[in-house]
Amino acid sequence: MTDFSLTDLETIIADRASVTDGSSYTAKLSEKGVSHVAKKLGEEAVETVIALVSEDEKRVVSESADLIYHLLVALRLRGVPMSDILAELGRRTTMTGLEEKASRPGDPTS
Ligand SMILES: N=c1c2ncn([C@@H]3O[C@H](COP(=O)(O)OP(=O)(O)OP(=O)(O)O)[C@@H](O)[C@H]3O)c2ncn1[C@@H]1O[C@H](COP(=O)(O)O)[C@@H](O)[C@H]1O
Repeated sequence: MTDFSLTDLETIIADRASVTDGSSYTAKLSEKGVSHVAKKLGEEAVETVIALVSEDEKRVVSESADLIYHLLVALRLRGVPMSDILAELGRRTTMTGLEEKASRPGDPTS
C-alpha cells in the first residue's frame, strides 16, 4: 500500500521535463514530441497486453507502470492535466458503464 498518486507522478514529470543536463529520461522523451511519445505509448500498451495474457504478475505490474508513465508524459505534451482525467472518471461514477456509453454523442445504441 502506498499513498503515492498519479497526481504526484504528474508533478514529477512536469519538473523533470525541463531538465537540460541529460539526466532525465522524461526530458529526452518529451523533446521528441507528442507523436513519438504516442508511438511509445502504443508499444507499452502492447507490452502490457502481452504481460496480461502470458507473463507473471511482476511483469504485469512493471509493464502497467511503464504504460501509465508514458500516458502521463503524452498528456503533459498535449496540455491535458490529470485533474481533467480524474474529473471525467469521477463524473462517470454517477452512472453505470452502459449508461455512460449510451450518453456518448453518435453512439448508435443511444
Ligand atoms: N515512472 C517512470 C518511468 N517508467 C518507465 N520509465 C522509463 O521508460 C523507459 C521504457 O523503456 P523502453 O525500453 O520501452 O524504452 P527505452 O529503450 O529506454 O527508450 P527509447 O529509446 O525506446 O525511447 C525506460 O527508460 C524506463 O526507465 C520511466 N522513467 C521515469 N519515471 C518517473 O519519472 C521520474 C523522473 O525520471 P527522469 O525524467 O528520468 O529523471 C522518475 O523518478 C520516475 O518517478
